[in-house]
Amino acid sequence: MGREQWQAALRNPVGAVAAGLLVVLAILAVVAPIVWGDAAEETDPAALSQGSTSEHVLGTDTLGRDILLRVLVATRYSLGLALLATAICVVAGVILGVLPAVLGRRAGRLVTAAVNLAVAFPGLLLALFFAVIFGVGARGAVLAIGLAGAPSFARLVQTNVAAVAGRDYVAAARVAGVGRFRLIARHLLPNIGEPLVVNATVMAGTALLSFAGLSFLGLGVQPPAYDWGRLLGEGLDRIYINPAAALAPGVAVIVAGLAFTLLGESIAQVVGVRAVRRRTVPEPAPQEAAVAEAEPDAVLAADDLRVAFPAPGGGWTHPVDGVRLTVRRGETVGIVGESGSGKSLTALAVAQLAPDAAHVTAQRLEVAGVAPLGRTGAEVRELLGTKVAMVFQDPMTSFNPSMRVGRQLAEVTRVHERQGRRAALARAVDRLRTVRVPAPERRAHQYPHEFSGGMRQRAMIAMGLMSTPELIIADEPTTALDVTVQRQVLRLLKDVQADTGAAVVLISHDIAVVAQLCERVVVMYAGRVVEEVPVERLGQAAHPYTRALLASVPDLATDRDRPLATIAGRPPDPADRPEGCAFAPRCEFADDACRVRPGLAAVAPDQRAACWHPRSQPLNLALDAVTGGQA
Ligand SMILES: Nc1ncnc2c1ncn2[C@@H]1O[C@H](COP(=O)(O)OP(=O)(O)OP(=O)(O)O)[C@@H](O)[C@H]1O
Repeated sequence: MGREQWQAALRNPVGAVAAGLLVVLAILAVVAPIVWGDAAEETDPAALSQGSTSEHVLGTDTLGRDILLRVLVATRYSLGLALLATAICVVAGVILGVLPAVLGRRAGRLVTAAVNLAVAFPGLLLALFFAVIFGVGARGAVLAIGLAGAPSFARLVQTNVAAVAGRDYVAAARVAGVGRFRLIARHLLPNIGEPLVVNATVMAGTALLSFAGLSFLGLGVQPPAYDWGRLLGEGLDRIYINPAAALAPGVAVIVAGLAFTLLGESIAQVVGVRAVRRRTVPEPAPQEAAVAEAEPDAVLAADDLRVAFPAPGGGWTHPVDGVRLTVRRGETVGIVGESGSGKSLTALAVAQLAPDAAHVTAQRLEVAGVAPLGRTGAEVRELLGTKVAMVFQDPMTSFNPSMRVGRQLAEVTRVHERQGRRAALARAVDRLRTVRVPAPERRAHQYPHEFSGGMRQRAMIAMGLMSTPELIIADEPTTALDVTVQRQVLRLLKDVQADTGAAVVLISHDIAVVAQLCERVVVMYAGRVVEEVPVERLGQAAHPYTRALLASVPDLATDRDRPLATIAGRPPDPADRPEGCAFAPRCEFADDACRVRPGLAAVAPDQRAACWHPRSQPLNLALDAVTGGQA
């Protein structure tokens, strides 16, 4: 939580009153035992079990001790024990909550199931259960209350970790080879801190009430020590003689419990408001029967790459369905296709970042000389961490918002090259300079939200350059940017590619963008590659789908009074693809032959298309209009 949010929470009248009360209680907890500690222990045989008098405002107990002083002195013990129990609850909850992210899938599920089971038990029942196990006394009660609250806290952590784990910056850290524990400590926990702070505050109030309950039942603090719960129990025996003896500790418990809970609620409101504000700103047949020979200079070689997900009604769907893709060293390849054609999943599968539920298979997958399939996550991170760099679509979510940009960049070399903090930061500044971020020294110390969109995207590219990547995968890197910044970023990618010799895979739904940067275009439709074509041969595209994509790009000569060309129909759902050619239902040339699925076949040197009726007539296409005259 930032300073602004604390200030906003305290501006709220309820939050201000709660915070004021907590300050008073904290002062009492420190001062009361020092000032009145001895006086509260003094017995007065002449004033046993008295009601209110001028000497003893709230009366005395059975040994003649002043009740008001005892209630004031008990503040330290009551609050201390409640906070200790809260700390145990938070620590145990966080550990249980992040375990599923640290352990493998099966062990993680077991922990989740155990936590869910424990959450189903009422908290007080669990506390009593633990109190019996740990024994009667303050220590047992602290452990009992702390552990009884842990399951619900763990569930909160699990839910929040799961939400954050899907963000691009976590994927970026994973692809950079950041280990699980560092990932949790640096990227996951800091970003779920807000709900945890709110719940810990509310939990402190609950712990205070539970503690008073256990002490009242005789299971908590034992004599001669005393807390509010114990005083309440003693006072209740004489409630008809001196009601104040029971009411005073009762009021203290309620006031302190309310103060914690209301402060937590006020913080929750402020956090909620900010969250709203943030949102308003802006087994099929193989494609190729035989595995082709790997090209010796290939930095990426995928054959029959498939990504499957369990289908809702049983079975599997294959959004990526037998992709064959080769990218040579230093080459720039564009992957295009409509939304849902499987471009991003192909890239994620290559970088070993496919979602957990995905099942990735391939007859061959080699990335920078490494065959990642079948290896453990740690091995893949070790082997590929510095060789593959990812640039994601949304530069806002590609960075961890709670870490300075320079530190995030530096993390790559600190993890992989065991570089010292200073040297890593110096390299981060150097890379920011390389990608033309102005004033890189100052910028390195800023947070991602202080960067503009284009600058964030350049910083993302700089992150990829912290080591020497052999393959840079850029997934829609310019979609969220305006046209001018888009050009700058594309030009930068091109320069970086020329300087480092890295191969670049650029994913886009916009064939014009791909044509600006790439040497070769791979066109995907319904999870498969339907055409591979050098960019200078786009005018001789053979597949009707590629030709339709090209025809839908407007140029300066496009008649503005006529509707823009579109491709009729919709791509098929991965769970319901037609037999044979998936494009046939939208294709004007389809006939009976298209009931059988075509494989990729050469139509010209370096050009292959998966079509029974490849077109040979040159398109009436001013390539400059498509390429924008090359960036
Ligand atoms: N986690 C998932 N679970 C189930 N199906 C998924 C999952 N992620 C993606 N898919 C399926 O994979 C298909 C292809 O997704 P992918 O993100 O690769 O498409 P894309 O071509 O990159 O499109 P876009 O340009 O919209 O990102 C989606 O239409 C969806 O049906």
